[in-house]
Amino acid sequence: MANRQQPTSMPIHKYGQYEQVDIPDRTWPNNRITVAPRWLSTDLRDGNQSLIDPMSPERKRRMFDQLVKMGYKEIEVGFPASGQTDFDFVRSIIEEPGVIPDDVTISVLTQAREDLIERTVESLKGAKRATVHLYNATAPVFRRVVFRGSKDDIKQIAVDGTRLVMEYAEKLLGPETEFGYQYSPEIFTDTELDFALEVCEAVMDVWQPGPGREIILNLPATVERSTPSTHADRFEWMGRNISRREHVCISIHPHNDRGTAVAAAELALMAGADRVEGCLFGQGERTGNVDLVTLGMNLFSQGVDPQIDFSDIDEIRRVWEYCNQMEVHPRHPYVGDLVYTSFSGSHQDAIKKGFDAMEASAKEQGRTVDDIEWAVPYLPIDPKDVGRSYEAVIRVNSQSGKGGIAYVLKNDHKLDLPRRMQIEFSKLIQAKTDAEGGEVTGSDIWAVFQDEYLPNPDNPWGRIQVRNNQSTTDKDGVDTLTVEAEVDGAETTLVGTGNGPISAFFHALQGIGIDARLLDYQEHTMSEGASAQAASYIEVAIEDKVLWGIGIDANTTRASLKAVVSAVNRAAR
Ligand SMILES: CC(=O)SCCNC(=O)CCNC(=O)[C@H](O)C(C)(C)COP(=O)(O)OP(=O)(O)OC[C@H]1O[C@@H](n2cnc3c(N)ncnc32)[C@H](O)[C@@H]1OP(=O)(O)O
Ligand SMILES: CC(C)C(=O)C(=O)O
Ligand SMILES: [Mg+2]
Repeated sequence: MANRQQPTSMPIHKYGQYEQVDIPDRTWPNNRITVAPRWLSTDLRDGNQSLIDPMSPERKRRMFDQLVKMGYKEIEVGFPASGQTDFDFVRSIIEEPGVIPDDVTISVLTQAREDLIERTVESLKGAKRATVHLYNATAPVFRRVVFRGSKDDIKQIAVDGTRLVMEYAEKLLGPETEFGYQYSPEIFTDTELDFALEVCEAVMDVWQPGPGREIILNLPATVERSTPSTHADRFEWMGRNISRREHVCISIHPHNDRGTAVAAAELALMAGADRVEGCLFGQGERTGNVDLVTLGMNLFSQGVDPQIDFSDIDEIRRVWEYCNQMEVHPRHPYVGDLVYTSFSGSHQDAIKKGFDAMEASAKEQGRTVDDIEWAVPYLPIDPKDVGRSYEAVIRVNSQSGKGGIAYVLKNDHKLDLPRRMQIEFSKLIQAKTDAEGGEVTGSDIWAVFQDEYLPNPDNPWGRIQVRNNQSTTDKDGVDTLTVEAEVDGAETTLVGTGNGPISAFFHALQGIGIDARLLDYQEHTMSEGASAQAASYIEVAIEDKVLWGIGIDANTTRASLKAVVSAVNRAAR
């Protein structure tokens, strides 16, 4: 097959290929994620440090409370040595009783500098569960450009930093604090694997992880540069080679520079990582941290409990938007305004059929739709599970088809139009979208439908308006129908006979010169109970026209007579 793409003049010579990992016997591709990992939200640190206007204490607190409410048990609450605001925030949540639940660990980040470490540890006084997170860059370009030191110098920064954290924790924190430690070799994904391992081992030699004394080794993709598969290879390699594995929590911290942070996180979990650090809706430096909502919801959509509550996703979004002073993109997975919406006809058709099939299948199994496996085309999850309604699932514009329009009528008005009537009505809506462009709302569709098929009390039109009717059946089963109606503006009594009320009505209409023939008839109830309404749909041939009418009434005979009138009036419109 020919590829007609042409070379560009883009400066590709400036970029090299990312180094692969030599691990031909990799096992991660065969693994599945069957349980949720440990999560850490770094919204209040990595997220916050990337904002044009970092969160005020009040906004930080709103975000903290939201994260707790959602179920996060590890929350990085700031960089207390960065300034008074972050320091005071950490103090405030520790000092105010009941703000940090007993099972939530807060963590704080620091560089490996003594003054910063002291201040950082000091901020944690009195906390029940607290972790200091220390980082230093280990990647070659940082060694050369930022620290201007050898590998040993850089390893020494990590070792000294770890020792200082331990010393200050010993000095400043009381026994009430369950103290933990986390170390990150910055841009792990750009650091030579054997050197990253060497630094982590040196840090562990100081911390001495063992039973009841874990260490978190957080291996960040500070800047995402590789494919998710190479990211996973690096994690499989670290998992195989790290010592004291059972006491090490291997954590991932993907950023999204290539737009593949979610995939990178998932493959790293398959490769054995235990814990994920990220931010809600992918907040964070540059293109952001990995999106914890997408990751959690991806698990949910596979039948794995994320152990985080996303059931009111719009509330989570509102709090997030308030705290970050940013908006979530309308296409953002699981939460954007448009992500459960289809405009295009074939999608709408499949969705409508999917909902109908779900209902039928639930009925067949004697269960409710909520208890059977979700299988609606184009909807990876049931929008209801995150607190969305079905209203936005189908929206109509010039790209839409009959299925979508029929869905709106069924969903909003309980009218289940027969297929050929759907085709007829969709042409009316298409004419409107072609003429006016843009979206046609549910109420626009209903207005067109009412005007076309149902007597519109605000703007009545048509030759016939039925007032009331009576019918009798003789011993041979022949129905005689009497209808009081307004015909062409005059009160008229129509009488006809037939083998049922509809054929009797057709007979009566012949008396005023209307020759109509029944082609199809369908009806359904619109609700349950004594006051239930029925909808009747009638397809008739009148002269050279074939068209549909609809009647809605609590009495099915009246509903069908109204449907005939609807069609007859339309024929003369
Ligand atoms: C990938 C990440 O997201 S890392 C997290 C980054 N987050 C932040 O930086 C937010 C909070 N930081 C801050 O507010 C400030 O950086 C502060 C207050 C902590 C420190 O500010 P300053 O003292 O002015 O220093 P600055 O940030 O410019 O630090 C640069 C110095 O620290 C050194 N340094 C940087 N990172 C580290 C580290 N992890 N460990 C040890 N030293 C480090 C640099 O080499 C440089 O040293 P030099 O001055 O001798 O050249
Ligand atoms: C501090 C570290 C973990 C970080 O945020 C990063 O490397 O992206
Ligand atoms: Mg980061």
